[in-house]
Amino acid sequence: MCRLQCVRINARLTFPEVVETIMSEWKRKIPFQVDIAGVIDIMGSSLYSRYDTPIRELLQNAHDAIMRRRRGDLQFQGKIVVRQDANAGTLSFTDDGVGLTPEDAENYLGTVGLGITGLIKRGTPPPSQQSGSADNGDLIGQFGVGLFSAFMLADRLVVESRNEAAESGVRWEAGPGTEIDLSNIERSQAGTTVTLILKSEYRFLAENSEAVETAIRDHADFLLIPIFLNDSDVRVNVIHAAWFDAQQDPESTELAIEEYFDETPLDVIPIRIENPVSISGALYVSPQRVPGFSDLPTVMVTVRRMVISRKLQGILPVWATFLRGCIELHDCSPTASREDLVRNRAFENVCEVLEQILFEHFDRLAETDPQRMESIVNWHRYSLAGAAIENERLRQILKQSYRFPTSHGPLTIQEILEKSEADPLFEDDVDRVVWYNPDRRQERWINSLFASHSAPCVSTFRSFEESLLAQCLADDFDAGIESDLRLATPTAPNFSAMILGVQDLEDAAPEWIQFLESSQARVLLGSFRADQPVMAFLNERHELAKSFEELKQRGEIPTGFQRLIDTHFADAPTSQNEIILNRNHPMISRALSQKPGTPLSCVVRLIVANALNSAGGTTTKEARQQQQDDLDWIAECLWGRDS
Ligand SMILES: Nc1ncnc2c1ncn2[C@@H]1O[C@H](COP(=O)(O)OP(=O)(O)OP(=O)(O)O)[C@@H](O)[C@H]1O
Repeated sequence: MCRLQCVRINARLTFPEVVETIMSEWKRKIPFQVDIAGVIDIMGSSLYSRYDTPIRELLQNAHDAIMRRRRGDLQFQGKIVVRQDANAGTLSFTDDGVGLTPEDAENYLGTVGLGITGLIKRGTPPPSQQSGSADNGDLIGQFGVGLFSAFMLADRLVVESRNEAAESGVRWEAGPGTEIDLSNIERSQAGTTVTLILKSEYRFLAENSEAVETAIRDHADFLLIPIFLNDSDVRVNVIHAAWFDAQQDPESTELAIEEYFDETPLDVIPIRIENPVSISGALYVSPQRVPGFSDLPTVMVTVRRMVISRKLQGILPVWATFLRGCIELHDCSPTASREDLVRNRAFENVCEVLEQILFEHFDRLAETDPQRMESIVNWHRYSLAGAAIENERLRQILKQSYRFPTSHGPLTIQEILEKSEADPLFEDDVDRVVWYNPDRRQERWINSLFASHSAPCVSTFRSFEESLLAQCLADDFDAGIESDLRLATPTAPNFSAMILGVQDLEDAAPEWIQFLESSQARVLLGSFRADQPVMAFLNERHELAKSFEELKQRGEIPTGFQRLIDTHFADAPTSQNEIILNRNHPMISRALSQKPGTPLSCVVRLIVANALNSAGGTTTKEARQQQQDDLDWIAECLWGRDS
C-alpha cells in the first residue's frame, strides 16, 4: 500500500507540508532488543575459535571462586577436580570455592555481561558477597560471559552450588532456549559443580582424558590452584615456574626453561618490572634458527597466571624472532574471548618496555660476556643482520658483536670501520672507505689483493649484509663522519691505483672491445706492477643474470619465480664483469700493436676467457664456440689446415 494513503491529507496543506507531516510521525526512541537464544547460540558457536576455550573459562570461574574463599581463610588451599563420565556423556568442573547463593545463581549465572567478579573489580560487589570482596588483583573473570562458552560444547548446562554461608544449595539448569530451571538442593560442601551435557561431536571430551589434560595444561598450567583429573591424586598443572619467582635465581630459571620448553637456552633474560607497567617472567635465546625474516616473534603470555596464548604475536620487537619464553602481563586486558590481548595503552607500554629491557640486556651482555654475545649473534646472524637494517639501536649492538669475514680475518663492524680510514693521499672528500666483495667465488683472489693493504675487504655474501654495512656507515654520517662503501672492482674510484697498483686505467679501443665481445666483459687497459697479462673481476649480479637467462632459455624456471627474478634485477643494473689487460706485458703489448683478428689476438681472447673462468665466471654457449674457433685458427696458423 502506498504510504501516502495512510495519511489523512488536509486539502489546505501544501505538498512540502504534507511531506513534513509524514516525516515527523516517525520520530521516536526505541530500545535495543536482545534475542537471548540467538546470543547464547552465537556465544556458544562463534565467539571462541577452539574447543578447549570453554574448559579454560570454567577453570577460571573455579579459580576465582577459590581465590575469593581464600580471602576469608588465608590457610585455605582449595582445589579443582575435572571429571569425565563417558556413560553419561558429561564433563564436570568441581571447585570448593566460595559458591553461590540461590539469589546469586538467579541474578548472575544467566545474565549475559554481568558477573560477581566484574562487580567486585568495579568496586560494587553484590550485597550477598560483601565479605572479602576487595579486588586483590588475582581474579581473572571480568566480562560476565565466560560461562556461556560452555554452550559451544554442551546442549545443556547444570550448575550445582552452595555458598559457604548458605544453609542449602542451588541447582541451575539451562539449555539452548531462553528458560532456566532453578531449584534448591541438598549439598553438604561449599563450592560449585558445573556439568556439561556434551553435544555428540564433543563426546570425546567425556572419554579421552588426554584431550582434557592437554586443554587444562595449555591454559591453566600456572594457576596457583591444583587441578586434578578424574580420580587421580596427581595434579595436572605445574603451578610453579621459577621464572615467576619474585627473586629469580638465574640458574633455576634456566633449568626451568630447559625443562618446560624442551630447549637449551643460549641465554636467559629474567624480567621483573612494575613501572610503568607490570611484566614478570623470562625470555630466552632459542637455539632454534628461524628461517627467513617474515615470521613474527611469538611468546607465551599469561594474565593473572592464565595462559592467554602460547604464541602471542606483536608483543616482542619484530627483530626478536629468536626469543621465546613466558611473561605475565598483569596490567594487560584479555579480549572477551581471552584468545588475545586488547591492543590498548598498557599493551603498547609492554611492547616499549620489553624492547628497552632487551636492548639493555644485550648491551650489558656485550660488555660483561662478549664471547657469549658474539656466539648468540653468530648463531642467529642472518635474522639479526636482516632486522638491524631497519633498526638503528640494534645496529649499535651488532657493531660490537657481528663479525664479517674479511681479507684480514673475521672482524666486527666496529673493527672494520676503524681499519677503513681513508688514505688522504688518494681520498680528499671522504673520511672512510669500506671495500666489499659480494661474490664468494672471488673471495680468495680479492683477499690476496688486499693482503698487503691496511684496509680490509669485507665479504658480504648475503645481499642484506651489504645493506647492513651501508646502514652502519650512514649512521656515522649523522655523526659527521663521511664514508664510502665501495665494491672491490677496478672501475670503483681508486681501486686500481690503491689496491691493484695499476696505473693509467682506460677503456680499450673500440675494435678490441668488439673483438672481445663474447666475454661480455668491460675491457680496460692498465699498467700493472705485476707481470701478469690479464686480471678478471666478476660482477655477481651480471653472473646471476647470465645463469638465469640460460635457465630461462631452457624453460627451467617456473613463471612465479621468473617474476621474482625480474623484479630483483629491475631495481638495479646488472653491470658487467671487468677485464684489465696489462699493456706492459710483452704478449699483450705485441697483440695491441697489431689489429684484432691476428693469431696473437686470438691467444689474448683465450687468455681473457681463461681468466674469467678461473675467477668463477660462467661461460655462455657462444663463448665456448668462440674458444673452439680460436683454438682451431691458432692450430691452423701453426700447422696449416688439415686436408
Ligand atoms: N564456579 C563458580 N563458583 C562461584 N561463582 C561462579 C562460578 N562460575 C561462575 N560463577 C559466577 O557466575 C558469574 C558469571 O560467570 P562468567 O564466567 O559468565 O563470567 P565472569 O567469570 O564473571 O567473567 P568472564 O566472562 O570474564 O569470564 C561469575 O562472575 C561468578 O560470580
